[in-house]
Amino acid sequence: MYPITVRMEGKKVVVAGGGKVASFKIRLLLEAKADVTVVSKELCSPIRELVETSRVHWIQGTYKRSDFKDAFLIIAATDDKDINIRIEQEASEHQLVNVITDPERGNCHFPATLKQGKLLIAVSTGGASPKLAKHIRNQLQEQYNHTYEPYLEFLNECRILIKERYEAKAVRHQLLAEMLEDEYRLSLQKQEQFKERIRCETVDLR
Ligand SMILES: C[C@@]1(CC(=O)O)C2=NC(=C\c3[nH]c(c(CCC(=O)O)c3CC(=O)O)Cc3[nH]c(c(CC(=O)O)c3CCC(=O)O)/C=C3\N/C(=C\2)[C@@H](CCC(=O)O)[C@]3(C)CC(=O)O)/[C@H]1CCC(=O)O
Ligand SMILES: NC(=O)c1ccc[n+]([C@@H]2O[C@H](COP(=O)([O-])OP(=O)(O)OC[C@H]3O[C@@H](n4cnc5c(N)ncnc54)[C@H](O)[C@@H]3O)[C@@H](O)[C@H]2O)c1
Repeated sequence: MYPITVRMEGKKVVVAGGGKVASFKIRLLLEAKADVTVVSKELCSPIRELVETSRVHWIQGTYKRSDFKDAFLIIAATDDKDINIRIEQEASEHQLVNVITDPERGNCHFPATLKQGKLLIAVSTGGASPKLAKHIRNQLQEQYNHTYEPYLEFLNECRILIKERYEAKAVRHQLLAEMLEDEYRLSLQKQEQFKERIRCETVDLR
């Protein structure tokens, strides 16, 4: 397994099964602005609500091969292992396929994630213990708390300015490293002073 982050905006995701696990994954996919379709005879109430408010498309019935034709990502999320394996086998080799009933199947897993603005931490155990992945994520949540969302905005803004204004690698690295000191995360005033400094310092063109 190799970790990547994927831009899901507008990407077609087809989920087979409308139960609890499907519901959890769909919620995160909608946050990532994916275009989600569920194929299932019945839906659990959170998914039903998403269908009723037009946030998710619903193909009512048991899955058909043609339902997955144009999907970028397929999630085989029924409670029937054999059906999930068939979905995997019928997918093209160019599609991403997640099989919720067997870690050895499919070509991708969902990690346990923690998001604070632009900061994303993902924990994976390769199917050995999803519960441990969740536990480690919960532990990290205490350290990487809400203060990181505005802090990442500050780091992003300054990094863009530094890339524009400072040519010398050593100076760039020194400034990029300085911003990581905790006092900047914890003080808006320090952040403003730092921004002012990098805006006003003589541009280094060496
Ligand atoms: C991380 C997380 C993300 C997510 O689901 O998006 C996720 N599982 C989570 C929770 C969780 N899942 C299960 C339990 C009950 C305890 C237990 O069984 O251990 C709990 C804990 C709980 O709910 O508290 C049961 C379970 N899970 C899988 C099977 C099939 C099997 O192992 O055979 C069974 C057995 C079913 C049965 O016995 O019938 C399979 C997979 N689950 C994965 C991901 C992938 C591997 C990720 C990895 O190891 O890193 C993989 C391979 C496929 C996939 O789904 O991608 C999410 C945390 C959510 C969060 O963020 O809060
Ligand atoms: N990956 C994970 O994180 C994870 C976590 C817990 C459990 N599981 C496994 O996932 C399975 C599903 O869990 P759940 O809680 O979502 O079950 P669930 O019973 O809530 O949902 C199953 C859904 O699959 C649908 N379905 C069944 N056959 C279908 C078909 N042929 N075509 C389309 N839809 C079909 C059902 O209508 C239902 O909506 C469990 O049996 C368990 O083995 C995985």
